[in-house]
Amino acid sequence: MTTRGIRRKRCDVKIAVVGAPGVGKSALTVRFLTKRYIGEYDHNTENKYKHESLLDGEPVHFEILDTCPKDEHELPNANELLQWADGILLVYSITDRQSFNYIRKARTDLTTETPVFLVANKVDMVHLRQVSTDEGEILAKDLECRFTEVSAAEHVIQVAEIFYDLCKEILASKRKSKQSLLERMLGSSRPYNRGKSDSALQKD
Ligand SMILES: Nc1nc2c(ncn2[C@@H]2O[C@H](COP(=O)(O)OP(=O)(O)OP(=O)(O)O)[C@@H](O)[C@H]2O)c(=O)[nH]1
Repeated sequence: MTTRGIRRKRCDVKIAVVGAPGVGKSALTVRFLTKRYIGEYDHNTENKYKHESLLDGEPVHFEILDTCPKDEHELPNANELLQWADGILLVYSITDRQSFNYIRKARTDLTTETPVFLVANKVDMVHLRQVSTDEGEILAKDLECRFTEVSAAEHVIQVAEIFYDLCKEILASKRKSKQSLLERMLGSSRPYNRGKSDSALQKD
């Protein structure tokens, strides 16, 4: 049987982009959405974008929340964020030690089952580096998440891959929770079949 003519169900994926001011959250988001790099963005508003894409031939509807802390002391509201987001992109800049510390502080509240991807941006400015690759890798290990260094200014494919990889992880995690819910429901319906062995149930 072929799948031609069968309409595939669209997957919805919500991603929140989190990080200190000026690390390139908007630049990364806009790079993914438009493949373009625009030097300056509105720093005063939180933006939510909607985007349709195909991932391994499957239609995906992205909602991306580009968060906007007013300064490096304003940490994200973890409860609100985790209620809304299916996955979180944690961004710091390799040229800004404070932005790395911001992620270390923010992650305490964001440690959950929610898939996370740690991104070190502005790798094109390696001459101004304040955070080493090793430090990023250690933090990612601690967070049990994927990690990459990237430049929103120079990389197109690598930036898209970050969003797609996080999306894949989100979809896998959603399938896993659906599966365990199903198993729990089937498990709880077992008493109604009392008296029949498993093999007898399979034959029915
Ligand atoms: N060299 C370089 N500059 C970048 C890169 N990404 C962003 N920038 C610049 O860094 C500045 C801040 O980028 P934004 O994308 O506005 O950062 P943001 O995290 O959204 O900032 P807020 O909205 O204030 O939270 C801008 O001047 C960008 O042009 C990058 O990869 N390389």
